[in-house]
Amino acid sequence: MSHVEGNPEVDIAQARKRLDELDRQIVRMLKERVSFSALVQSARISDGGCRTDNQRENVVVRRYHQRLGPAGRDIALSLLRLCRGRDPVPAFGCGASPARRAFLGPAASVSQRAAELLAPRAGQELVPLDTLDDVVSEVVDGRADEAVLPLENSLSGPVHDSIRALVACDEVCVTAQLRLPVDWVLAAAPGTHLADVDTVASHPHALAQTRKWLGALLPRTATTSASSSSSASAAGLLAPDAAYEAAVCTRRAAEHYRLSVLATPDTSQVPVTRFALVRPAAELPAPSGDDVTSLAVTVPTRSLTDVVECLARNRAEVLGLHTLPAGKARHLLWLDCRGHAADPRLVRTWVELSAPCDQLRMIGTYPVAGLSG
Ligand SMILES: C=C(O[C@@H]1C=C(C(=O)O)C=C[C@H]1O)C(=O)O
Repeated sequence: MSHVEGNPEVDIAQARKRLDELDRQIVRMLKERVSFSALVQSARISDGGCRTDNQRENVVVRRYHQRLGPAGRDIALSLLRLCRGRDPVPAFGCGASPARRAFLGPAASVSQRAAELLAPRAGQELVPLDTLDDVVSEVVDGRADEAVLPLENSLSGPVHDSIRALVACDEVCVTAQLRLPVDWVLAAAPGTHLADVDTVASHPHALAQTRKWLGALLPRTATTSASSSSSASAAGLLAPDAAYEAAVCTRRAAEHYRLSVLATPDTSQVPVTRFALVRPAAELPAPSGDDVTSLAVTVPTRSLTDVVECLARNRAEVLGLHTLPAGKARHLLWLDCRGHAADPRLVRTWVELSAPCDQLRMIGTYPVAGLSG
């Protein structure tokens, strides 16, 4: 029996709709609180202090207790626990837990090269996975202690799947970057000639980076993004029912899968892919002296100007910016700003960005220089 007068079913349904919306807002605010709390904690740790501050925690607990009573106290204690970060990651590399670094496979992929170059620790196993979501989940679920993800390419732009996977998941952060030139070739099963090629397969980014060259080389040939990565397309050439005769893959993949190289692009415009090393978000790395911080925000289209003004007002040095669609009249912005996440200027920018933006996430803070392949 409902106690609501009038049309009880409609009223209850509407109230529940509002409750669901409020829950979404609370979770959104909690996530933002986790990010800001992490900032203060990491600033204190890099100053030689400790993660927690009991006096300050008492202020927070008292505030909730005064307004909400004993349940408020419990909420504040849970909140502080949430903001202290996830439980310590198991000690990878010791005892039964092997140190593992996940990347987008299969073997001989561009990501494998990146995973090898981003200084793996001695004994760390490199683990090829099928999708970028799988690569991130491997760290979130504690099966790997690190992951390597392509973020953007100098010719084909941002890798949306990586960016969305990182934005969706609070449990990981970027701690290092690598810029890797990619040496594409056109490969085919031994015995195949250029004239036999009707369809070329690869990852959409590889096809975009080589489109002009392929268009000039094989003007009447179709392309297909048949698989999750360029090296998966290369491996697929050996299947008896392959729906394409050639693939764009790295020279290493062609050698690994014993394919013939039919052609190589000229080297005047070598594409360079920027990779991120991802770890559990337990702790921000200490400042290196010249860092970049990646932020992701969602913003209504009408407030984009406010974001630009906020960045200019705070003299934020924007090193990179990508916009991705985020639903009707909304954008997801990925911003790379010079400075460590705990730099006062960056903290101020970030606080002010919370006016025009409604979801803020600090994706990582890491040295600008990075490594290069
Ligand atoms: C964020 C801080 O660091 C820790 C986290 C707190 C919080 O999430 O509110 C409060 C006190 C500290 O234990 C801080 O000192 O303000």
